[in-house]
Amino acid sequence: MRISIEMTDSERPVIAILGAGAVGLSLAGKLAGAARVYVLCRPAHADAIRERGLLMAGIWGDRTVEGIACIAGPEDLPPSVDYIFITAKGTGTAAICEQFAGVMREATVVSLQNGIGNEEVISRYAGSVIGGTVTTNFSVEGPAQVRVKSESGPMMLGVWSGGDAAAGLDRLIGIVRAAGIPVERSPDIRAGKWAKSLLNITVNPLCALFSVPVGATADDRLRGVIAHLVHETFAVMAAEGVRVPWATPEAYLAHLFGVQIPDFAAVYPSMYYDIKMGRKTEIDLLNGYVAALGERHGIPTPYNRCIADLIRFRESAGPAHPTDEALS
Ligand SMILES: NC(=O)C1=CN([C@@H]2O[C@H](COP(=O)(O)OP(=O)(O)OC[C@H]3O[C@@H](n4cnc5c(N)ncnc54)[C@H](OP(=O)(O)O)[C@@H]3O)[C@@H](O)[C@H]2O)C=CC1
Ligand SMILES: CC(C)(CO)C(=O)C(=O)O
Repeated sequence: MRISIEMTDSERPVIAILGAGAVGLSLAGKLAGAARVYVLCRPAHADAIRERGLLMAGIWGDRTVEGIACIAGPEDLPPSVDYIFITAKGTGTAAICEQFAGVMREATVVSLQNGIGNEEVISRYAGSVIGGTVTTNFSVEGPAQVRVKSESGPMMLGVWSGGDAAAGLDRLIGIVRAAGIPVERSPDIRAGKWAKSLLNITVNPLCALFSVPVGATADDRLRGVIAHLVHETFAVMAAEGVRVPWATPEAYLAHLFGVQIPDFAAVYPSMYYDIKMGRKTEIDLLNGYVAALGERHGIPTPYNRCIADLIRFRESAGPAHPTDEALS
């Protein structure tokens, strides 16, 4: 299917997506059906989009999307932007906010990033902030080529901060839904970010360390480790006053092993790709964040601290060895 977007339609909302990787490009491909989309792209993706459009495959539809505008900085944006999505890794949030500070002051900024702490950074720059989570697996297959492989729930969006966020949220949910993305309003997005993080705290580092897909983490030898990670995180969440939808660690573990791990069994999480490519991971916003908060509250978090240290060591070893068959 080939989709052409009419870019002169001035009625369409204007959306900027900052960070064109697995999530950002997939989001751009869908939102282009309901909005004028500008994407902050590295040159390889920008060149391919200009040459032949964005190639999308998988559960969000197989299509070539034309009409996405690639930008290199805030100077390439139109004078008025309705929403800014940040889809860079959490390691790049502060730098993107600095780069786009002038535009963000007047805008409603949405984070779809994993981990804890991004919205806190963004709210220092943005007029209004909407927090978000996306429990879907995306990967980059080549220049401007993405695949959406599996999903375990709708996108969740909720008011984070700023006077205009509530009104902006209702409109944004309408736009995202019109684009064909499953989305719900979160009544408590702070808790929502923690709820999503439970999945990333458990499966992401193990898959990254051992170069295995998500399904492998259900192995009996890893279940005990995962249970400790979850128990520690629940203790820290309780100290922070965060209430996730599962009342106990056991209730979440039943959901993790009964629903989420089966839903993502065959795919690799984002941290696996970070290690594979030799990029810094988001461990400091996940297990590292839990360990740091545990220390502040006097709660022991040895499993989260250990996993964070292992990932930091793995990061320092550089990209995966080229002869590693699982990564080739
Ligand atoms: N992949 C997935 O399945 C999911 C990911 N997430 C979360 O979504 C967020 C994005 O993840 P994902 O899409 O996988 O990450 P990617 O690394 O695939 O994409 C991020 C992109 O942003 C680019 N970028 C960062 N800073 C800049 C900048 N200043 N200027 C231009 N480009 C920039 C990066 O380029 P470069 O690498 O060259 O810096 C990269 O291409 C993360 O928080 C992740 O945890 C959430 C759910 C699922
Ligand atoms: C939901 C999941 C595991 C999807 O890949 C994810 O959030 C990630 O990869 O970081």
